[in-house]
Amino acid sequence: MKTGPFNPALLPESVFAVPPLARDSDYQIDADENEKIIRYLEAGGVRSLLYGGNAVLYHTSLADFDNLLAMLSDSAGPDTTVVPSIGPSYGIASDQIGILQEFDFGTAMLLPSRDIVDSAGIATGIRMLAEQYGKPLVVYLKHDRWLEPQDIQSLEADGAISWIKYAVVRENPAEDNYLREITDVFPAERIVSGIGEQPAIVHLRDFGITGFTSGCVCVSPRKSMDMLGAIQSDDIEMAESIRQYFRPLEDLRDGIHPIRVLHEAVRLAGVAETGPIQPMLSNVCEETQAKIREALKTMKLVD
Ligand SMILES: N[C@@H](CC=O)C(=O)O
Repeated sequence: MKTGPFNPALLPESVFAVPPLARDSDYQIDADENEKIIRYLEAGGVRSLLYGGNAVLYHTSLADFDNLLAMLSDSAGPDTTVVPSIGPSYGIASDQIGILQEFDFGTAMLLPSRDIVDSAGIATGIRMLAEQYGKPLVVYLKHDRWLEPQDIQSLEADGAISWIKYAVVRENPAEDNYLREITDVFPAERIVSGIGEQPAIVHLRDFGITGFTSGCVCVSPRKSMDMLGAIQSDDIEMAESIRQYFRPLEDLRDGIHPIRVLHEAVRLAGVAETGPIQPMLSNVCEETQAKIREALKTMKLVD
């Protein structure tokens, strides 16, 4: 794993993969299977990994968190940046920082929670957690106006933000006043589009933000990396054709459940045995498995 302070200059260099977390039949983190996912991503050119929502870290125990950090530190290649996630509750995040300090990750992302929070309170939480960690944190904006632009501005002035994962879903991603206001107060070079391939062209081209995170990259890393390169070189026709390539799987994720479908898709694509998913989620049923297999067939990932 790449260690030392997180370098934002790396953000445009790789799609930020957001992988599922493989577990064995006893629900323990399966180091061998997770390593297969990491090797597969690295073989496709990916050099940035973000363990968060798709790994269901919302519900992880502190013991699991420790095991996860050890597994990631051991498994990721020397040029691969890994960002683990903490939270979503303030108290859990604070306890997790105690564990994080035993490892050499450059930053960590605070998972968002919509309940029992307000913008000024979230800002205080991020500021205090970053201070406790001694490093700026990744801010995950998943809900509209979760953190007001003036709070983002003041956190940036305090050096509390490493980068922003912007993941507010819009019917039309081109119409997004919140994102526009954020780019007015925070450097676009440190805002990453956080909803996969589908809105990435609009986010990068029209809002000038940098790179994108993706779950689908875990089944087809080379294609996703090619899409990033195509957007960066302004080959929008190529980027659009790759965006369409990912649609069969992404449409299933949107229609059923993004995390559960990805967890199964990585298994069905033959990347790794992902095993049982972390409770409070459940593995998909056989009917959904058949639909995922069909999508992977359309994407030429299985016969
Ligand atoms: N939510 C997106 C990007 C990751 O955060 C996905 O899973 O594709």
